[in-house]
Amino acid sequence: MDRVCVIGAGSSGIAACQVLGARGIEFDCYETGSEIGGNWRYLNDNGMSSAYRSLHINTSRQMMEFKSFPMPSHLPAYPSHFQIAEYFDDFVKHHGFRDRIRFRTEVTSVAVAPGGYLVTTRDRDTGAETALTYRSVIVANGHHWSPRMPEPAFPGSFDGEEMHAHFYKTPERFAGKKVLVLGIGNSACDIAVESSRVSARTFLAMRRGAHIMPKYLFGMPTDHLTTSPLARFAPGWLQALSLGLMLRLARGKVSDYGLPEPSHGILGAHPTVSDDLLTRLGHGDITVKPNVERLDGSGVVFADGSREDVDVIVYCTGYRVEFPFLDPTEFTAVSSPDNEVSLYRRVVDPAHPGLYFLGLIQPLGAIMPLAEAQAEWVADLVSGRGALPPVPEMKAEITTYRERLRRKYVKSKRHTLEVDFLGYQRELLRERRTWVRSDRVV
Ligand SMILES: NC(=O)C1=CN([C@@H]2O[C@H](COP(=O)(O)OP(=O)(O)OC[C@H]3O[C@@H](n4cnc5c(N)ncnc54)[C@H](OP(=O)(O)O)[C@@H]3O)[C@@H](O)[C@H]2O)C=CC1
Repeated sequence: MDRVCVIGAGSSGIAACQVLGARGIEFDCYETGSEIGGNWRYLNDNGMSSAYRSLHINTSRQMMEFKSFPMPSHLPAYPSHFQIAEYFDDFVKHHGFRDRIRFRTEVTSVAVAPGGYLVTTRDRDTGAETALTYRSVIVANGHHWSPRMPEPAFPGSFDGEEMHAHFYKTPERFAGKKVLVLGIGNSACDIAVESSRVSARTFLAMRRGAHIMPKYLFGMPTDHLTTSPLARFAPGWLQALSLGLMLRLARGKVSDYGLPEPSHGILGAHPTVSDDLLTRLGHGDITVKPNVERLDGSGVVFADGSREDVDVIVYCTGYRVEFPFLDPTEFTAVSSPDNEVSLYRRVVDPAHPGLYFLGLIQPLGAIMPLAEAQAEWVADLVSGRGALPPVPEMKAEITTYRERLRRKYVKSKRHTLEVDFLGYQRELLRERRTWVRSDRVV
């Protein structure tokens, strides 16, 4: 069987390596940095980690662990990035494939070539370039590393410091300053909370409200409730209703804390998870504002006409889906500036079979076990156990998925990759079973 190329040794890349290795499929994995872990490697020298010093995952340990190597039970319910990176190191050690990862090797181009894809790499230390053809390429370079600034940019000019959340590491730089944090996603909440402990003032501005999920509900990690056997098979509307009721009982309305009430349903947006935000709001240490209307020299004017002096603006405005090694005119399925991707089962571009995108999804839960499930699906295809349906069928599936997204989620560039954590795993498994039944096993 042909050797497979894996791009990236973050959580999805190592999931791919493990599955390929277990199936006896040879592979080369290229990683720009000196270590595995991707986003979860704090200060990763590949320059692509958005982790800050205090980052803890916001899904529980049981939700994020790889099936093939459960997280040790001595770890807390919500491990830190240090613990997660160590777990990934142990995962690779346990499965014994570290020697097949080429560290400090950047993939600079993947181009269509006879027999597959020509993958060009550059050794970061020597600058030496190598080009090899692979029939199958697994792209696992992550989608939370290329900062997206407000689009269009706010009018006016600002005299202070502007930064994107990607570059935020620790709060000391905010000491004694007036800080404006923009957005109401997970980065914004964590950074506003940290800033509020040291800054002179912290403003949190947003263009819409959000349902803030606590990490714990009734003494257990919230996602243990949302993936409980009862929730597993309940229809979406019942899940939303029961979660909404539980939140209302446990902590009231978000407007009780000064946040705008969201106009969308509780499962209509990627979840913002924070236990600390509501307390900091209750302490009066964070001031809530509507969106920025314009920058105004030493300050900012907000949509309600109010103006505040500000020293630093932190744009927690999300990330671009980007593949610097793919020519956007050839690989149009993943080159939309609005993060729209057109992939069969969120993995395959119908125009480029043999090229697989892993972890290019956003679940209400963690990516790792889903990347593992995707890797099994891909390994079936690579080994000939499975086969892709005809192109029109793949395109129809993509259209159906995008229509479902449009119906379910608030229109936003952050909701183009959403998948249902349990439903998506079932979907992949179902298709793998049909492959076995239809006797495609070789
Ligand atoms: N502890 C953890 O595990 C953490 C996980 N993460 C994850 O990382 C990913 C990225 O999160 P995050 O960095 O928060 O980014 P997100 O894309 O999730 O959120 C971006 C936020 O910025 C807002 N926004 C975007 N453009 C504008 C604009 N022009 N004006 C005003 N507001 C704007 C969005 O609003 P709108 O909804 O209207 O588009 C949204 O509130 C997510 O998957 C998140 O869950 C992040 C931090 C911590």
